[in-house]
Amino acid sequence: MSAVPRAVATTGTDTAIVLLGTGVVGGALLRLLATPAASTLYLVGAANSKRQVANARGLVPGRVAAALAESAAGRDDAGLLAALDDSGAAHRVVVDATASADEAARHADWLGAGYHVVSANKAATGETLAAWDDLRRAGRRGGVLYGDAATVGAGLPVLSTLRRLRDCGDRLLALDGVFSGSLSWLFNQFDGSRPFSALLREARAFGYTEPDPRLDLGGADVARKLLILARTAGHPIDTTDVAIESLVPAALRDVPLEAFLARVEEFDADLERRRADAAQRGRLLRFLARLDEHGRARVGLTEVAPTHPAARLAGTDNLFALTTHRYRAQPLVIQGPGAGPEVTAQALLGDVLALTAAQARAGV
Ligand SMILES: NC(=O)C1=CN([C@@H]2O[C@H](COP(=O)(O)OP(=O)(O)OC[C@H]3O[C@@H](n4cnc5c(N)ncnc54)[C@H](OP(=O)(O)O)[C@@H]3O)[C@@H](O)[C@H]2O)C=CC1
Ligand SMILES: N[C@@H](CC=O)C(=O)O
Repeated sequence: MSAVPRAVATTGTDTAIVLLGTGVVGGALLRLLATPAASTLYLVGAANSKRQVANARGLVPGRVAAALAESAAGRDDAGLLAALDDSGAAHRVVVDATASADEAARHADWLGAGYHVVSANKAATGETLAAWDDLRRAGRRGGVLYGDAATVGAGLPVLSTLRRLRDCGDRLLALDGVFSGSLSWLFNQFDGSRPFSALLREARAFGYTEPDPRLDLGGADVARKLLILARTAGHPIDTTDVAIESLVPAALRDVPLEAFLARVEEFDADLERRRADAAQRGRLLRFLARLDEHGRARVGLTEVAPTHPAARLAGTDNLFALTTHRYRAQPLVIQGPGAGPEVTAQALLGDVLALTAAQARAGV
């Protein structure tokens, strides 16, 4: 792997990053790292599930895929963290663009050891409340920051808005909307002209679904986002507080991913019946999330009227309606694409740049 022409070790003011995951989102981030917007960042390590490359003097983002394909180095996070340490950069950042629960479980350790973490992976902040609390404590202990913009709405300014409202003393009363880009796209297309399974294959090819689409179709991905939003707003709710409707047929829930992908036609009969029944009543199917004023949380498939805001979405649009103490007559609404490589990668880059700027302002 070649080094970039300039060394990081001598500047002391730059930001070194390692990238975990070079798939849909990680691949798009590699493309962004080659643009002028990322000129202050140095990529010193990258990994997929099986291989990694590292060079404390910097890697050329455009050559990472080829270098990984040729690399003999197996996976070992310690080697990547060593490249961050050896870089001499002022800010050391681990970017997690995997969906790995194992990597997510390490976020708190990295924070505690003084590495910033920027994540598209929701398995750290969107699972147990205990893990959420650990992350907060570890960040304080390490004096570092956690970038999570990509975990909800693929970078739409939802978490930042909630934090701003909370800083101003406002209080979230209820939360409603469509929090999944893939499910939004699927139900925006699903009009009976094509089977659900054909649409699902297409959504996967576009890179909208999770690596295992059962996370989307089973409601877990939406539930994670709801938990992240609620906790960010100051509601300490746990996984058991969310009622989840899964769309995955029982027979497909525990089979290996390849077997699942070969049998997605098993979604068709039930979903087509639900769609046709709803259509007879003049209604549409949408996968909605709701946290009400009593802290009750639910995610699931719901029939809505054509005038419902969720019925008027397009593409991968997400919709977040925030009812707060000061926005209670009418909710504050944030809407826009909620999945896709480029917007998500931009959210990761934005977090890395923002944490670097915040540290600089703090004189770190
Ligand atoms: N796609 C989207 O629109 C959005 C995705 N996200 C989140 O981004 C993350 C990545 O999604 P996406 O890019 O679509 O998924 P992909 O399946 O395309 O990519 C996942 C990548 O992670 C790698 N990987 C898996 N385990 C490890 C590991 N232990 N160490 C290093 N790399 C690993 C995979 O390696 P290998 O190639 O070897 O399998 C692959 O390169 C997910 O958490 C998802 O929720 C968030 C917002 C939007
Ligand atoms: N699979 C997710 C991707 C973004 O988080 C979704 O469909 O929203």
